Amino acid sequence: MKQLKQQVFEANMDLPHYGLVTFTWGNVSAIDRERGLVAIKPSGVAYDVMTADDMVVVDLEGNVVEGKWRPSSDTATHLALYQRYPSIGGVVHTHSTHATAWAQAGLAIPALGTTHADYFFGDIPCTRALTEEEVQGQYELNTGNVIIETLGESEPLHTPGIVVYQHGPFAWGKGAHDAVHNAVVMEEVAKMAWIARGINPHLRNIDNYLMNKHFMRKHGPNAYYGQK
Ligand SMILES: O=C(CO)[C@@H](O)[C@H](O)COP(=O)(O)O
Repeated sequence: MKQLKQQVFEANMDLPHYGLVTFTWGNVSAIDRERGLVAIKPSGVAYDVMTADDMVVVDLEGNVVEGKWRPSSDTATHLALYQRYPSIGGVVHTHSTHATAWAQAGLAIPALGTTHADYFFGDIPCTRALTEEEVQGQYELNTGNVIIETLGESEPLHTPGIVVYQHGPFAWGKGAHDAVHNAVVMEEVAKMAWIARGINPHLRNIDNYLMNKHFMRKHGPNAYYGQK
């Protein structure tokens, strides 16, 4: 697990490096599916004092198997995604400003251009609001469940991100670094969409043929093709 903890540590350090977090906000994890273990950021530890050894290792039920700190408060959300989608190898959550603004507005981040289409097939969806019962209950697990409810049966790596209504963005990928890369792009396209819609409120989404061209150029000819 030493190598995975190092990867997760480096990915967590990319969050402040790319301006996706303030203070101790956000978290990155990655899974070792052979061992059934996940390495995740420790809860409430400042990035500027964090080390690879501070990463916490949990099993798929969330039990700490290695580490001196509490695992991220969002651990149950990460675990729900790993358990539901075998193609996901890394998960990241941030409060990056523009993606969080779309989450607070309760709107999907629209696919308006090729920057978006290179990474996300179609709009980046926004979840419904959690119910009072879901919030008062197992909040982080229910956050994962509402993400899964929104994504449904689609391949999560085709649209590797979502905004949780009134909360913020979650992104994922084949591993921790891929997940953070997608989170950085999500923040960029959230900003672009906000500005573009401000310039032209009547802006339509990118044409499907252009989205497919760019998406398949990155993901290969067998990638999902069709209407979204
Ligand atoms: O979403 C939230 C709080 O709203 C969390 O993601 C915090 O931003 C980080 O919590 P830890 O990972 O440090 O427990």
